[in-house]
Amino acid sequence: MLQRISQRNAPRAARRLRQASLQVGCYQAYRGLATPSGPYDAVIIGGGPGGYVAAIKSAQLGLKTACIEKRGALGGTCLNVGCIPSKAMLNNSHMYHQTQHDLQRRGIDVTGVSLNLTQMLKAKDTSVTGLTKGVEMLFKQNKVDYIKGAASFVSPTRLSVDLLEGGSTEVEAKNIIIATGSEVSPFPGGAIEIDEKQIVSSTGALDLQEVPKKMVVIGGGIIGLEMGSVWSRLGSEVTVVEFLGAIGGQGIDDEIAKQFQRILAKQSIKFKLNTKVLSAEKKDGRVFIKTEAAKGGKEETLEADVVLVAVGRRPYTEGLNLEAIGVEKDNKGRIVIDDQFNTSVKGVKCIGDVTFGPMLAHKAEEEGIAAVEYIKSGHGHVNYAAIPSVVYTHPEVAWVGRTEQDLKASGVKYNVGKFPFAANSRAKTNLDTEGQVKFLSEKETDRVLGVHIIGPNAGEMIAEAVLAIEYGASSEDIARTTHAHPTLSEAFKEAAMAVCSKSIHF
Ligand SMILES: Cc1cc2nc3c(=O)[nH]c(=O)nc-3n(C[C@H](O)[C@H](O)[C@H](O)COP(=O)(O)OP(=O)(O)OC[C@H]3O[C@@H](n4cnc5c(N)ncnc54)[C@H](O)[C@@H]3O)c2cc1C
Ligand SMILES: NC(=O)c1ccc[n+]([C@@H]2O[C@H](COP(=O)([O-])OP(=O)(O)OC[C@H]3O[C@@H](n4cnc5c(N)ncnc54)[C@H](O)[C@@H]3O)[C@@H](O)[C@H]2O)c1
Repeated sequence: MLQRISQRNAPRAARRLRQASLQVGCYQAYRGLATPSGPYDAVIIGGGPGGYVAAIKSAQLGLKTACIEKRGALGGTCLNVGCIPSKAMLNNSHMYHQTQHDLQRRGIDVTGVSLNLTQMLKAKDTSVTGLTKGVEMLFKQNKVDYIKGAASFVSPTRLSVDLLEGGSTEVEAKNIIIATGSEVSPFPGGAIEIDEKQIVSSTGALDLQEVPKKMVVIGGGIIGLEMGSVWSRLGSEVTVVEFLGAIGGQGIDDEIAKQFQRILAKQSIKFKLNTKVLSAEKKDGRVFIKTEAAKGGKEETLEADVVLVAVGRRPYTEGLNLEAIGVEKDNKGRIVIDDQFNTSVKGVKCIGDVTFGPMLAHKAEEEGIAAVEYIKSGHGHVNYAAIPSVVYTHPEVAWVGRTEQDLKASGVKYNVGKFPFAANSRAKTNLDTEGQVKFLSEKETDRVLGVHIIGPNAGEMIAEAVLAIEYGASSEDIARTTHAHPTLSEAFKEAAMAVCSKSIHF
C-alpha cells in the first residue's frame, strides 16, 4: 500500500513544485501590472463558482484576467439562488424545528416559540450578500477585472458585452472560458408554468413570504428534498411526487435512499413514488396537480397551496452567440469539451454546469482551477471519481465513489462494512443517532471504492472518504488510523473496520 501511494504521489509532488515556481512568477508579474484594460490573457464568462474561481486562479497564475457577469452580483446560481440561500434556510428551519420539538427532552424548556419568516428570509439574504460582496473583494485583491454585463461572441477571441450600466463594449482575449452555468428545466411540454409565487422553482421556494399550508413537490431529487424539508419544518404539509421508485436523485446508494425516505417520512414528509406529474393548474387560489402511475394507469389529482417544480436543471447558453463561432453542443444542450476543457473552437474552454458532469459547485470550482492551469502550464487535474455529493437535510446524506447497485451491475467483487450511528458514543450523547456509514471496498485489494453516509454531519465526514479515494487508500488504512474520541468520525473508522475485520462497538 505504501509503495502504491508513493508512486501515485510522485507526479503530484512534481506538479506542486511546478506550481510553486509558477506562483513566484505570478508575484513578479503583479509588481509590474498596469491598470488592466485588455487585451486579456484570459476572460471568463460567468461569475459563478466555476467562473469566479477560474478568474481568481488565473490572476494568481499571473494571467491578465477579466470576468464578465450579467447578474449584477458575483457567485452565480450557487451564492445567489442555490447552495447558500438554501443552506441558510435549511440551517435556520432546522433550529426552529428543533427548538419546537427536540429541546424539551434535553432539559431545555422554551415557551412562546414562533416563526418570524420575514427575519428568517432576511438572515438568508444577509448571508448571500456577505458572500457575493466577499467574492467582489477577492477580485479586487487578486486584480481580476470585473465587467458587469452580458457577453456574446463576436469571434473566438473577441466578445461584445452589453453593459448593465448601459451601452456596450468589446473585450479581446487570448483565451476565453465559458462558465455560464445552468437554469431551471421547464416542465416538459409547457404543461406547468412557473410563476415563482404559487408554482415555484427553487428560486421562488427560497423566497415564499408565507408558509403554505400544503405544498406539493414535483421531483424527489436533491432540490425537492432540501426545499421540501425546509417548508415541512416550518409547518407545511409536504408531499413529494417522484417518477422513479426511489428518492435522492442520481448517484445515491439504493439502501441509503430507502433509509433516507423512511427517516424523512418520520419527519412527516409524504411520498408518492413511481408517480408521474402530468400537469398543474391554478384555480380559485389553489393548485391542482394531475398525476398518474409512472407505468401508466391510475390517475389522481392532488391539491396544494404552493407547488415546487424540481425536475432538474439544464445548461444555459442563451445570448452567447455560440453559433457565430461554431461551438458544438450535444443533444442535451451541453457544450462539448475534451479532457482539457477545450470546446470545438480553439482558444475557447468551458467548465461547470454548462458542460458534462454533475451540476455541483465544487465540481465547477475544480474545473475552473484545472482549466486555467491548462492555459498557463498545459497541466491540470480533476478526479471525477472523487467528487462528493451532499444532501443537506437532517440527517445529512453524503456519498462519494461507487454505489452497491453499480458495483453489482458491473460485476466488481466487493466487501461491505457498515456502522450505525446508534452505536456511536457521540451520536448517542447528542441524542442524534439516526443513520449509518457504509463502506464498499474492492474484494481483492481492499481499496475503497465508495462511501455512503446518512447521519449527523455526513457532509463534513465525507471529506475523509474523498481523501481516501483520491489517495487510493484501503479500508484497512482507515481502520488503522486513530480517530478522536468521542467523535462522530469514529463511526467512519468503525465502518472501515467492519470491512477488513470487525468493528468494536457493533
Ligand atoms: C437551489 C439550489 C441549491 C444548490 N445547492 C448546492 C449545494 O449545496 N452544493 C453544490 O455543490 N451545488 C449546489 N447547487 C448547484 C450549484 O449551484 C451549481 O452547480 C453551481 O452554481 C454551478 O456553477 P457554475 O459556475 O457552473 O454556474 P452558475 O453558478 O450557474 O453561474 C453562471 C453565471 O454565469 C452568468 N452568465 C450566464 N450567461 C452569461 C453571459 N452571456 N454573460 C455574462 N454572464 C453570464 C449567470 O448570470 C451566472 O451568474 C444548487 C443549485 C440550486 C438551484
Ligand atoms: N446539495 C446539493 O449539492 C444540491 C442541492 C440542490 C441542487 N443541486 C443540483 O441541482 C441540480 C438539479 O436538482 P433537481 O433536484 O432539480 O434535479 P434532479 O435531477 O436531482 O431530480 C429531479 C427529479 O425529478 C424527477 N422527475 C422528473 N420529472 C418528473 C415528473 N413529471 N413527475 C415526477 N417526478 C419527476 C426525476 O425522476 C428526478 O428524481 C442537481 O443536478 C443537483 O446536483 C445540488
